[in-house]
Amino acid sequence: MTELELRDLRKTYAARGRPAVDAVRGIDLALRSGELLGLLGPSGCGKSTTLRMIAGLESVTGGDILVGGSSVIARPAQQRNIGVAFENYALYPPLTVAENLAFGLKARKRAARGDVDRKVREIADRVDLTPLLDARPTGLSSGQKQRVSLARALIREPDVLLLDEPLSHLDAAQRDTTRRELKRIQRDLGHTTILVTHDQEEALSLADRIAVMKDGVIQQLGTPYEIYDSPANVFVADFVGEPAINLLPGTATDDGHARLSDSARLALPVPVAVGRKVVVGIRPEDLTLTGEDDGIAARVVAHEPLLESGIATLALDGVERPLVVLTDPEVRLAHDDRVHVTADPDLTHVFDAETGDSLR
Ligand SMILES: Nc1ncnc2c1ncn2[C@@H]1O[C@H](COP(=O)(O)OP(=O)(O)OP(=O)(O)O)[C@@H](O)[C@H]1O
Repeated sequence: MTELELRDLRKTYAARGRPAVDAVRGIDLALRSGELLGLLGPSGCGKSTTLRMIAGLESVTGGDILVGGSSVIARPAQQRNIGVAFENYALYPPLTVAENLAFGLKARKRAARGDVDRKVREIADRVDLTPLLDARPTGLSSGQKQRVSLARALIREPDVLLLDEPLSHLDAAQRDTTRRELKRIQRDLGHTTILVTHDQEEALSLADRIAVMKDGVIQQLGTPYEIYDSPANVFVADFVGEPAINLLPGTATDDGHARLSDSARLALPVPVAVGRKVVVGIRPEDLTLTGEDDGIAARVVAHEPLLESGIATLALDGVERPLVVLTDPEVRLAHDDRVHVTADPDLTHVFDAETGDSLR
C-alpha cells in the first residue's frame, strides 16, 4: 500500500476586507503504509482544512503532500486517488445504496457495467451492506449511512483513506459497533488512513498514532498510550482523558514538592527549581482515597456513585480548583465528609505554569 507524507503544510485563508486566518501553520506528518492516524483537536484547530487539502478540495498555501513518495499537490481531486468518507455522508437520496456506490466509481472513470456491478457487490459484502443494496439512504440508520459513505470511499480502491468524524452522528450503541467494524475493515483492507475527529475516545480507540492539534499546529504526535501517559503540555493533558485530568497551580518547594496552598502539597515526579511556578497534573484514576491521616486533607463536595467506579469531587483546604477522584465501586461518600487523598509521584505530571510544557 501507500505512505502519506505532509511536509510543512500550510493554509492561510485570505479574503478581501477580512483579516487573514492562518488555519494550518506548518504540519509535518509521515504515515506508514496501512497506518491509521487520528488527527484530534477542538473545533477550529484546522483538522478539516488539513483533510480538505489532502483530498484536493482546498488549495495549499505552502508545503507539500506526498502519496507513495510523489507530490500530489498539482493534481486536482479526481486524480489523487484519495477516498473521503464525509461526516454528513454526502449520499444522493434519490439513488439506491447500490447506485450511490456505483456513482463513486463511474464519476471517476468510464467503467464497464459488469465491472461496476461486481465491484459494488464486493464492497457491499466487505462492509455488510448486501441486504441494503436496493434501499434508499433516507430509510437507513445513521450507522448504515456511515457504512455506505465508507463503502463509496473504498470502492475506488484509494491509495489513502480520509475519515471525517466517522462516528459523530451515531448513538452510543451504534458507535461501539461501527467503531469495531471500522477498525476491522481498515485492518483487512490495509488502507493508509487519516481519521479527523474532535472526540478523544474515537481517536484513542481507533488510531495507531494520534496527532493532537491546536491553532493549526500539532502539539504532540504519539501512540494513544504515549499521548495519555506522557502529555507534552497542559493542552494535550487537558484535552485527552475523561473525566479530565486535574490541573492544579502550585510553586516548587525545596523538598521536591509543589505547594498548592498552606496545607496542600504534592510530591513532584522530577526535580524542579525552587520557587518555579508549575501546574501539577493528576488523572482522577491516579488518586487514592485513604481515609487515614496520610495524604492531603479534603472535603467531599459531591460523589456520583456509578456502576464501575464513582466520581468524587473534593475541595482541598485553601485550593480554589476542585479535585476529581475516581473511586472504587463500593465506596460511599456523603457531602461534607472529611477524607484524605494521596497521589503516586510516578503518575503525577508537572508543567511549567507559563509555557504549559511538560517538565518531565
Ligand atoms: N473558507 C474559509 N474561510 C476563512 N476561514 C476559514 C475557512 N474555513 C475554515 N476557516 C477558519 O480556519 C480555521 C480552521 O478551521 P477548520 O474547519 O479547519 O477547523 P476544524 O478543526 O476542522 O474545526 P471543525 O471541527 O469545527 O470543522 C478556523 O479558524 C476557521 O474559522
